[in-house]
Amino acid sequence: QRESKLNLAPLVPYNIPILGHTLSYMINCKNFIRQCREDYGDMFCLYLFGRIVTIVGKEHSHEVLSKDDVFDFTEEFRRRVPGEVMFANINGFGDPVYNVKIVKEFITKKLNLYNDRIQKTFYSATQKYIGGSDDKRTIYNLYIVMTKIVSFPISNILIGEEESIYDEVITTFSEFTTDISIFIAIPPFLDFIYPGLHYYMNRVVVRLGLFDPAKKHRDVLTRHVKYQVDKRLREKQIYGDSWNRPDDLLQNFMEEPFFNPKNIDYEALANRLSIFIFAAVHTTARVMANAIIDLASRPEYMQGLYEEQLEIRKKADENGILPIESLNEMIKLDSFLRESLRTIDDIVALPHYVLKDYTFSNGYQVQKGQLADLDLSDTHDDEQMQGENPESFDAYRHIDKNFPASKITKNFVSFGGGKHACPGRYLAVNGIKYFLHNLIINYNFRTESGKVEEKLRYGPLTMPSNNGIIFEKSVGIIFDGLSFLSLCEGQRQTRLTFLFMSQEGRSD
Ligand code: HEM
Repeated sequence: QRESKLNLAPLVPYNIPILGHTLSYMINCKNFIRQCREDYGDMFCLYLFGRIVTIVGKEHSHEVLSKDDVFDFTEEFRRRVPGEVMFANINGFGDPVYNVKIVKEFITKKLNLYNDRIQKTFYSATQKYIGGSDDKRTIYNLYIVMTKIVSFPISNILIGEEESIYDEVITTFSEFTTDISIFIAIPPFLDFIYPGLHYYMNRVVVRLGLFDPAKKHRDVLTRHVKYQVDKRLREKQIYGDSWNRPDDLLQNFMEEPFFNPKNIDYEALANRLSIFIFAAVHTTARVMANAIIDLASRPEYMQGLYEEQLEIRKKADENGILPIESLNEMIKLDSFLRESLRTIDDIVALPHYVLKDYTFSNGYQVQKGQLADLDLSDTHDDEQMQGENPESFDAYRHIDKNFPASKITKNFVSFGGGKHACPGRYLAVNGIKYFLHNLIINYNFRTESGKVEEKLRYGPLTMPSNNGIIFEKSVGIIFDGLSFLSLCEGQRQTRLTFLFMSQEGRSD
């Protein structure tokens, strides 16, 4: 009744009762949304999975992103994923304001400090999963491999240098998000029977112990967190002021007011780390895989990028580490990455829960409890916003525009926008640029099909193609690679010796 009094955006007519627009949205999203936009303009309502959803286009997306007292992205996410049941001892996914503070204070501000660790870990993971010598390797599910590779630097920064060398830790980091995302991946079909039933069932299965995809990862993390926390407390006591404080998120947590050394909840600490694994791994791995496939599909950009990276390589120190400032000189690569992010081809994304009734500047209204979803394609495929041929991939589109890949602008919403724009984007962009830098210098890569590989579409969202990408070690660079390789090997030996010495009696 209240809905009828509100001036909602026009509801697109539908023919199928109950299902509404759900089938068109899931099967033919791109054309369907484009047609709705042509017919109804920047804002319209769809009936999806038993619920009215307001689809908001480019003219008003910034209202959704900036008015966080009305539109809440994390609230919608929390409703879909039963975090408060899986991570009960930290109240679900924690306080969103605190989470952002953690990323800004303990990660983004310390990127300088983490600079060499990010490069070394990306490099050794690339050697491991893409190839170390002159072998040729065809990788079919690049996204999965990227989740492994990115888990090296991310686990290093989150749980620390010592624990991040364990295979089971890397497996947990790389698989955690995919396993939990089952709650998002399965569309809320139950809501056709009764609105809210999907939400309820997701919680019941976890509460009854029938299904908890976080459990095995929680166990692994808790074990490693416990070992590390106890070791650090012990060593701090022994060495006092001369104790070499490790720098990572776990250590930062151990210095937060909630940490009580006399009553340590190891599992809660592991759960706190999980929140950031969830935010960081899948997102970054997807972008890495897309960037590789975009480049492998368009060999015409390879030479220009290669020459730029080779020039930058000269700035590396004797250990093969680039100064953080060199990232600013990767101008072509940065533009390429921004273009890869822009063309990711998610049509509708970033669903925001409506916290209270609101009237948009165009006069249309949304009601508390509804959903506002962003039509990203309206922004990313718009000629006025993107320049000529917005639907085609132009790697150097962003050069000279002074908008680096991490910069949020009205025409670029890959990292969201407003107050809640992704706080981890600097880590992600820096890491991906270092990763691509090494890849471009050390490998020739191309699509197995010899064609442009299109993304896989799942309703409104995409994932990188599963088709083969061929990697071959490139000649001439091996020398550079070897010096870096010997560095990494040296590091590994040192760490293994250290671990051997310090972990006597450790059962795992
Ligand atoms: C290329 C990789 C990444 C992409 C594409 C990405 C994208 C996004 C997007 C679209 C949002 C929602 C923004 C909004 O509501 O306006 C977001 C939020 C967030 N991201 Fe990222 N992200 C990436 C990497 C990371 C990393 C590496 C971290 C952590 C180290 C991280 C931590 C977060 C957090 C904590 C939020 C919640 C912000 C808030 O609620 O205020 N992200 N991210």
